[in-house]
Amino acid sequence: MQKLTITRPDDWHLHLRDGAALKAVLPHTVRQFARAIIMPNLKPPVRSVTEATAYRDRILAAVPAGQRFEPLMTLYLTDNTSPAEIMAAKASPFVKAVKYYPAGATTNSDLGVTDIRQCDRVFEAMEQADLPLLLHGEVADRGVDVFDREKVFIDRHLIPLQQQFPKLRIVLEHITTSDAVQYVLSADPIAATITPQHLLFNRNDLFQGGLRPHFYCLPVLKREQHRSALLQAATSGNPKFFLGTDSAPHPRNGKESSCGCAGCYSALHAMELYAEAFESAAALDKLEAFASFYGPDFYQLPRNREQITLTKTPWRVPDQVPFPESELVPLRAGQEMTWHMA
Ligand SMILES: NC(=O)N[C@@H](CC(=O)O)C(=O)O
Ligand SMILES: [Zn+2]
Ligand SMILES: [Zn+2]
Repeated sequence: MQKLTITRPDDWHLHLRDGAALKAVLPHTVRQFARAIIMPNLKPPVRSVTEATAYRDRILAAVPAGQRFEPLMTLYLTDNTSPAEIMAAKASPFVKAVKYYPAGATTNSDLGVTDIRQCDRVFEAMEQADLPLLLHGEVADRGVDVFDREKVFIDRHLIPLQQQFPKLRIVLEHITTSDAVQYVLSADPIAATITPQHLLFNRNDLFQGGLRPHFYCLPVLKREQHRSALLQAATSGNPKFFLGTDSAPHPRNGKESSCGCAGCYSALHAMELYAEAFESAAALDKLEAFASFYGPDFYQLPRNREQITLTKTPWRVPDQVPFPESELVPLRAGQEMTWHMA
């Protein structure tokens, strides 16, 4: 196949940051995607409907002239989130979900939840309101091996959560293991997003000839058997698995450091990366539903009507793209890609 025309996709997990960083990265997402679920882990985080509405306005103000993009907002769950805020979120036309970060698990998660069992009233309100819960599904427990943190989260927190709130709609974000695939397949109502890096790379890529900070994100890349389980899930045509890039911009000096930040930048070429992954599984025919149908279906939103076209045109990923006071190194910088989005 040389050319692929599909319904314009959406990104169901995206970090846009704020201010000058937002202005630098947003055009990349707008080029490819019609809508995105916007992560709330700003400094300080987006904790209320008022803050989410103001952040949405800043995003819309940064959309390049003449282009269209719809940010779908989320609230950052803390120990102090109230059921009243959940009701306000449900009443808002802009807020589509609530994001749970275990305190200390990832970038800007210090104000995340310290004990999930303290959130019962909020989860009850979300279940009633049918407002989805998005999970960074890792325990932050330093005693748990970093490669096991997703599986331990499922066993320790997710299974009890689903038993207690059986109607709460959940998205297990950026899944990285066959354990997560198995769990999502076995339970309801739960779906999962999958990033391009977890479909294309395994943990060997983190150490290929030296330490490769631009492959470092959380949850960290896993063994090949897990990558191949994710690719199988993404290309299976099961609507429980859909696109979420987790594109997470950090300046070069934040990544190339003695304590490098977690996050891969893929907004520049997300669809090209996914196309390559799907082609490797001989499943390009499954890309459209993964990228453009199952996400809106889960969020109970209409599917997009416009189309995009990808062609087989080799091109080289730039070594870096502009970013305030530094630069941004995209995933696979300097390497050749096979697919190109016009
Ligand atoms: N994925 C990452 O490695 N980083 C994300 C946070 C997150 O999604 O966990 C970020 O905000 O930088
Ligand atoms: Zn995360
Ligand atoms: Zn993320």
